[in-house]
Amino acid sequence: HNDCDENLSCGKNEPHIEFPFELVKEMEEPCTYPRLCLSCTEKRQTMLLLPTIKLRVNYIDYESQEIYLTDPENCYSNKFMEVINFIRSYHLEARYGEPENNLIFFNCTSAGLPYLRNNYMRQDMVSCPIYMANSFESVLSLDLTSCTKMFNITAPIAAVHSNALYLRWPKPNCAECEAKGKRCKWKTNNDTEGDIQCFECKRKGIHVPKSFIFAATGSIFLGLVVIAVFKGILYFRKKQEDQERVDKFLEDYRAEKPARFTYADLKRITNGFKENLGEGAHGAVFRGKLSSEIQVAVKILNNTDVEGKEFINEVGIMGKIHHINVVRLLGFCAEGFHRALVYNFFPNGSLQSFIFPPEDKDHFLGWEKLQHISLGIAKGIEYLHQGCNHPIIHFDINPHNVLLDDNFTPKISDFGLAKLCSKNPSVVSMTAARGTLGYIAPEVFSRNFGNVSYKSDIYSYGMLLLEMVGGRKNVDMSSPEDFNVLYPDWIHNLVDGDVHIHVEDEDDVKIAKKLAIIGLWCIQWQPGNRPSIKSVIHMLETQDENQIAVPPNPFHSATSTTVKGPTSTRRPLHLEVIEE
Ligand SMILES: Nc1ncnc2c1ncn2[C@@H]1O[C@H](COP(=O)(O)OP(=O)(O)OP(=O)(O)O)[C@@H](O)[C@H]1O
Repeated sequence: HNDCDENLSCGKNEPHIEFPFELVKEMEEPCTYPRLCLSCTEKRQTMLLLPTIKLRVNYIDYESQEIYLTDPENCYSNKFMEVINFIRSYHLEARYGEPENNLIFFNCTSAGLPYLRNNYMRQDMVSCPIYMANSFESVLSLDLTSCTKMFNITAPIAAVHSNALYLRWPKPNCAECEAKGKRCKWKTNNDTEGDIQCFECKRKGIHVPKSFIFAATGSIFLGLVVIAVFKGILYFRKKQEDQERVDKFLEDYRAEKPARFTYADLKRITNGFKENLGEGAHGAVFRGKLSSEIQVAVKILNNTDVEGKEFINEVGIMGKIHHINVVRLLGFCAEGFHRALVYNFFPNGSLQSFIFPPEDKDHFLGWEKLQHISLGIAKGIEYLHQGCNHPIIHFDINPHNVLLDDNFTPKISDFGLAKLCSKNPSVVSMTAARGTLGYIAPEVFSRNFGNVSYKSDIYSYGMLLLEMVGGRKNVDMSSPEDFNVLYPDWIHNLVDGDVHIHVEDEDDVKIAKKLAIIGLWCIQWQPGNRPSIKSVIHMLETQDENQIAVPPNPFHSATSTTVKGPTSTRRPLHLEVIEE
């Protein structure tokens, strides 16, 4: 042990030892005043060491400064003189008795221990032949008549009839020392004044120099500062890089060039591809945000069989295409096998979700708006066909590929995708089926009907117009083996004045008729009979519906109300390679 041991004791359930007591080895130097020495027995019992006797210490209460002692031999009277000396010299106080008590000692050796008969308290004093009594106790009542009186003494304690001795010690003055966070111990030399020595605990015996503690704390602090600075630099550098990227993007945006994004950028922009806008034949589309103002749609392409370099070239060309009615390509990603296109986001989605019959007043857009949309799409097609450095045939004009901005201005999308994506029929099957059944010009799936040209897009556009006028799907897909091309005859009735659709306003009837007539011209079987996109725009913009000649029935059967489509025997369809 050492003086600083906070849990010092002889064993479990034994009293805790601290100042003013100290633990010593029994055989060491004698313990003299003012030291209060305790030792441990082999059985781990705590003993108080007096010059010639030992008393068992059962309990120490440091609060009330009391120690409870018992005599291991159950015979205090034998050692009473030493106990009295101890109490006197250490200025102790006994719990029982007056400061001065008259005690009488009796020798009961020859009496054959008569007191055992009466007093149960003395039963444990069998081995104790000397009996002490308080002077006020009656010799008769104690049944000491057969004992011989030995002598009287005055003692600071009353006679002890049981084996218990409670003593209180005066508080030694350690307050000043404890206030300094130090400990007290009894002095072993007389170098300084007083009995008590104040000392500092050296815990666990390991001496840690203060300089070392300062150095260690300093290093930890310095380390933390370095880490914080490093993290700060990284954070600001990343912020700066992000800012530079946004600046670069905005520069490209203003210069109308598509920006190049990494896959990680796309992940960040789309917040981990959280909001899926839909799934097309070429891949999934996700909503994203480039800055607080610029919202984007990111199309992750699958089945791209285009090399990275080629992809970038193509996208570069697509990025130069700017027209109010064509979706603008803001950026792209070509990293490893990842290919993606980034467009402006249009909250209204595709035209497909706005096609409703006129009688559905809650959803129908209105004839004015339909005319505005038709004209916009036509202008977009005109730009693709004639306005760019590289004329573009879209091949897949349909309501899914027309997006609507906040003002319902149409934007043609998905141009160039046919070139960037695999033409594997199974991959484009949905588009192919929709296009084949509804929108794809006859010459695109069979050269027997003529050469593929810009007029193929006119056909698709015509079908789109008729679908808008009718407000329903242009093909009844329920019996694909024997599908009916429903519109043309129905539309012919409209053109002939037999208005089946619900049109209230006279002006609206005019718009409906005009759109229907233009639609019918556009879906003429022979590409040569279809108008150019320029004349479509001219008709839409300037001409009255009555000035436009009524087209012949495109399916050249004036009698039949339903015409068997030419593709029913040609499925599954496979798009032929078209020379670009
Ligand atoms: N720029 C965009 N802004 C808002 N929504 C978009 C945008 N681009 C696509 N979408 C939505 O994402 C969905 C999927 O579009 P995508 O163009 O991939 O497929 P599609 O045109 O429906 O089919 P396909 O690829 O066969 O032509 C569509 O429903 C469309 O409404």
